[in-house]
Amino acid sequence: SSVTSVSLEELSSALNERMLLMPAVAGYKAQHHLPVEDLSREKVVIDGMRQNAQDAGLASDTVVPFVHALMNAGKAIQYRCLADWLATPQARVHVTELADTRQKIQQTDNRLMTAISQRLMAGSFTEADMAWLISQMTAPGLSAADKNNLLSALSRIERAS
Ligand SMILES: C=C(O[C@@H]1C=C(C(=O)O)C=C[C@H]1O)C(=O)O
Repeated sequence: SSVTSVSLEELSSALNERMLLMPAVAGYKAQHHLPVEDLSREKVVIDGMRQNAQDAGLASDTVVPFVHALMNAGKAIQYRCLADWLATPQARVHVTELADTRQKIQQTDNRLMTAISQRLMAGSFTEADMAWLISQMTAPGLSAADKNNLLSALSRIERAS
């Protein structure tokens, strides 16, 4: 149905937009000599996502592996950016405030939970959905394994009963 394809497109754009925000986060951290991994921020993201999931009618426990996969992919992109900037420091991006970028990340996370819940109202993800989603994950710096981990965690998300 059109609801299905609209929510799948929304899921895919929110996912890509989230990944495209990672170079700005990495650029800020490089400039301020901060590590990529920020566990206190990860706790905030997980708690926020659980709340978003619950508000969207999802079983919040089932989104946690997906959130970890999102953050792993986000960190992987950042490490790849940092590695690239060793050879071409002039290519380093962004003087964007971290708080502003994180606010944008939070908005994509909210959209993700809503779109996933909408899509699951029509039933589970199909093989065709998964193949389409993989083909649409075009943000630079994602490996095939990152994409597979994201989709396998996505397929474990359930609506609240
Ligand atoms: C994106 C960031 O970098 C890492 C990835 C996170 C994420 O994907 O949400 C959260 C915390 C960090 O470990 C960040 O610090 O905001």
